[in-house]
Amino acid sequence: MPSRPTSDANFADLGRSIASDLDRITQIYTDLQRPLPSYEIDSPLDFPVEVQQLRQQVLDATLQLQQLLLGPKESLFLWARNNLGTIRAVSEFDLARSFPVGETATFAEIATTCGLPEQKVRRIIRHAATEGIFREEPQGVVRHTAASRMLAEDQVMRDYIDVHYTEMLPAMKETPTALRRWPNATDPAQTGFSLSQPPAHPTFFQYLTSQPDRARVFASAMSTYSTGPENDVSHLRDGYDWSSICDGGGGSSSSSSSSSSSSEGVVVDVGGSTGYVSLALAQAFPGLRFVVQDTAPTIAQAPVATPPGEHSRVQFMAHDFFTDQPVHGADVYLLRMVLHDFGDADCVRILRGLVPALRDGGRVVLNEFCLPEPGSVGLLEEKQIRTMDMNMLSLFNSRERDAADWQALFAQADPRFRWGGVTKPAGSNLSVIQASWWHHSSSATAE
Ligand SMILES: C[S@@+](CC[C@H](N)C(=O)[O-])C[C@H]1O[C@@H](n2cnc3c(N)ncnc32)[C@H](O)[C@@H]1O
Repeated sequence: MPSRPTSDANFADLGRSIASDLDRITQIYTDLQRPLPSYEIDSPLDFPVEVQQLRQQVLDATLQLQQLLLGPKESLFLWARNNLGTIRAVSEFDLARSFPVGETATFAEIATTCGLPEQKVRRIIRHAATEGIFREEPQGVVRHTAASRMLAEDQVMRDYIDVHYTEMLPAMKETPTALRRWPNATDPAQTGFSLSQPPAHPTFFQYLTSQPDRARVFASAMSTYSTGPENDVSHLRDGYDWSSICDGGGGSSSSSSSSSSSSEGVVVDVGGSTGYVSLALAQAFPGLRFVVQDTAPTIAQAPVATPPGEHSRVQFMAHDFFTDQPVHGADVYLLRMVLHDFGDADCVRILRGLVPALRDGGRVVLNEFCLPEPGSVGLLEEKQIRTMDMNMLSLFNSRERDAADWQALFAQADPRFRWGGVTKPAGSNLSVIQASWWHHSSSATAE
């Protein structure tokens, strides 16, 4: 079980549990003949699934140990202290790509490449190195680490940092002002984000629609939520019975506006961004076909090539989900991390937009956070979910929801929805939330 801060948490217990879990992790790496994580540029970027639970326990315990050892004053300093200028400067001046991975550079060489004075480059890089981004060895010679290599080679990670600084942080900074001005607001135009942007873009999605370059960066940043260990799309792949809708398992799968083969299950990925979730699911389930829907600017960023294989079973369609769903009779309407961006009234509108397209037994599957009871999950997991909840407040005036909230949304949208419950795949931060729709409520019992 994940450990949590308790009033009797003490150094000795935390230290013992960390040491014993680390021994077990090391043994697993040895058995798998995999190198242990390090700062080196060839350090593995992911973690074997076998260590996930133990890793989570150690992270929780070290977080508690750090809080206890810092004490309240330094913990608060650490929360408030500003390291952000440094990572932003590394990103803005593209320092990670200022010299090749595997080679070294002097501060003067980096300064020439990035156009900043040497003395400022030195200060930025030496501060970044305290977070494991770059290493100076020997003095005056800069080398890459696993983290600086990732910044150099991973465009998605650079986009994630870009969104963080360009949209999310300014929105978070203005959130207290928005709360003071509109304390009871649920309107997405009365947020920290609205105050942080020119008045032409009162809501986040209006802003993205009018700025295709930012829509691209946001879609790319969102794709990190399909690759991190806790949000990996594999949890959705393995955590829902997709085979039940392959090869006719889900009943009729005809679609009024798409060319479905009758034996293929059809999944409509509503608000599916550039389709990375559908592409991953298509790869795993050859018997499924996907229609990815999103706003026109986002769909314009989707992969254009349609090579054989999974791509040929993934179709893209611009569709505003506040209007009636054009693909009728699909087996599953999937909404992954979509409804948490919207307040209850808008969620109800989005779910009602599906109803005219739903056939008897048609399913709506959400892949969303489901708020835990405080203290019922690991500290790090709870921190991540509640951080996301605060992001939802500052960007959209929306919120993360618990199981009862999700159930209530379906009931409010249409009484013919039958609640299918919430499951949380092991190791996943996101839950699978299900409902089916039945024209006559009596048929629902026959499902
Ligand atoms: C938080 S992202 C989730 C993306 C994707 N489902 C995922 O799991 O990463 C929400 C998506 O909803 C899309 N969206 C917002 N408003 C929309 C609308 N009115 N109609 C269709 N899509 C919309 C956004 O463009 C964005 O791609």
